[in-house]
Amino acid sequence: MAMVAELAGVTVRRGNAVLLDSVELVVGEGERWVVIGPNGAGKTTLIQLLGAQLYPSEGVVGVLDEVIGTVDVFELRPRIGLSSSSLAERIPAGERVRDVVLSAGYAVVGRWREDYDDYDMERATRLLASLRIDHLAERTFGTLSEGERKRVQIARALMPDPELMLLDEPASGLDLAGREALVDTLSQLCEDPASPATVLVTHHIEEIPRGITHALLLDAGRVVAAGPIDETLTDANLSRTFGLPLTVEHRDGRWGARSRR
Ligand SMILES: Nc1ncnc2c1ncn2[C@@H]1O[C@H](COP(=O)(O)OP(=O)(O)OP(=O)(O)O)[C@@H](O)[C@H]1O
Repeated sequence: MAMVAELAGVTVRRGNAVLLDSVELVVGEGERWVVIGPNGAGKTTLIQLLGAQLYPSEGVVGVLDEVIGTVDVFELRPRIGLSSSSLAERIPAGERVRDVVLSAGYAVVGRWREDYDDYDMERATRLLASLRIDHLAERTFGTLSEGERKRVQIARALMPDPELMLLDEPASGLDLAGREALVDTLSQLCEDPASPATVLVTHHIEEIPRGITHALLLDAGRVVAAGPIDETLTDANLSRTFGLPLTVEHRDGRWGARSRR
């Protein structure tokens, strides 16, 4: 199977802090990974490495047949779809939703002087429709609800027809109905064989969409367990990851966990 991303012996340090410690990961074509771990585990740092936004202190990060550090990241980034709160914070409040999505083709935030052709326009319209937000195309980003913003970010991540999609906590901050609606949408994406390889980060296993094939459990920068989700998301592994006894449930394609105390 072709490799989409690989981390080999990757450590990230900031001062005395070790954000990621000797991490190994191989994401193959067609795989959909979820990265789970408590606050501060290093999940966002991992996504930043895969998104060519950060260099490792040690080890090798390979993404789409390129090695980070030896490649022009401005050529690589448009091949990667990224949705994260730090990217969303950089979107100007006055930017029209259609332009938020269109500008992803250039991996820039904020429309400036790029030329968009009919194909780009049609693709943006199609993506907004598939995420059920086509009625918001002319609204400004700053006027949207949290759930609507999350959908715009996913449409933006898909715009460049990426070979790798990275979703950092796509359902955070949503109410129950908003979360369930978004998990349904993400499930459709993950179950679609035409979708790119995906790495999705969450704290909550209830937010894992159907169609996720693999899981990486992280704690304090270290990999607790990684592999096919059915073998990896076990009571023992999740309990080690979060440091308390947990029982994992898997029903109708969705996951849940509760404390055994
Ligand atoms: N520049 C820095 N200097 C020191 N520590 C840092 C720096 N940046 C991040 N950290 C620490 O690295 C750890 C990992 O951060 P990261 O954002 O990757 O975790 P996370 O798993 O995404 O957390 P959360 O679930 O809370 O978003 C955290 O403890 C954070 O405080």
